[in-house]
Amino acid sequence: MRLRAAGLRVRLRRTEVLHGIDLELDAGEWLGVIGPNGAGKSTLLKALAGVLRHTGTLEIGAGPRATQIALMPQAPLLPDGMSVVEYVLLGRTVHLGWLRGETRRDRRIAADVIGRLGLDEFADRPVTSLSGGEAQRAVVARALAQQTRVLLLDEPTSALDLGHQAEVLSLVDELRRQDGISVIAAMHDLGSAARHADRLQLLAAGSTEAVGAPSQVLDPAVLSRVYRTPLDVHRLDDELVVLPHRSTTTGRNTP
Ligand SMILES: Nc1ncnc2c1ncn2[C@@H]1O[C@H](COP(=O)(O)OP(=O)(O)OP(=O)(O)O)[C@@H](O)[C@H]1O
Repeated sequence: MRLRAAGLRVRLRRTEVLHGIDLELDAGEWLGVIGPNGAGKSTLLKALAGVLRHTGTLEIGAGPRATQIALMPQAPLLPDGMSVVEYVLLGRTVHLGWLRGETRRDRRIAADVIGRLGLDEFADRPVTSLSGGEAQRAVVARALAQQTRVLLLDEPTSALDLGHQAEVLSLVDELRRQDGISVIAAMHDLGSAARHADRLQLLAAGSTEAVGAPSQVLDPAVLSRVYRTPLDVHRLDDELVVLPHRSTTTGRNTP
């Protein structure tokens, strides 16, 4: 077991927004966190990363949480006047000892993830000058440079075009297979979540509604209830696709 959380509760402005979440993550496992807007996906990831106060228990490896878990936030602040390479090097700061500057190894790791994410040509540009999708890749690069055993991704592909979406998710998948990294990714695209995740955890209004294999969790009745709209689940070439329910009785497409 790489990470285990039990009864996680988070209060924000006196309102409890996570009502006791249990979560388990194996080494090398990809857990997809899904659920409608406001379900608590980002709050859960922030609590796991230690940037939001929570109650409940959390078991992770020994050492400071930042060397165990990297969070790629949904809307990160991009510092003014910092180049892409400097920004990615921020991911290394959790490993730097007191007063130790970055080493050649830190620079090599940063250059490696910059290359793997296709950011070479932007390396010396101010990070604030990047397009939304380029910036998102820089944020992924910073999280990868942290070289933690657990990677938390909050909507990692929301600003990416289809090509880069596939690229970023495959890269994370590759790291998971090569390096045994465990991934928790909050994603709105249910098909994409099902494709990459070993298990899905469906949240609604701060509680877990379902957890299990994608084919179990992506149940049309459960999804329609949680997303408050009629949804169908189709299997297309072994992939699960969730689409709005098309009634066959409306007769709209019949002459
Ligand atoms: N600072 C805050 N103060 C009060 N409530 C908050 C705060 N931040 C978030 N919330 C509330 O907590 C709930 C969970 O929000 P969260 O961002 O975790 O949801 P989410 O599942 O990530 O949603 P989305 O899919 O829209 O990104 C929401 O109802 C939100 O309004």
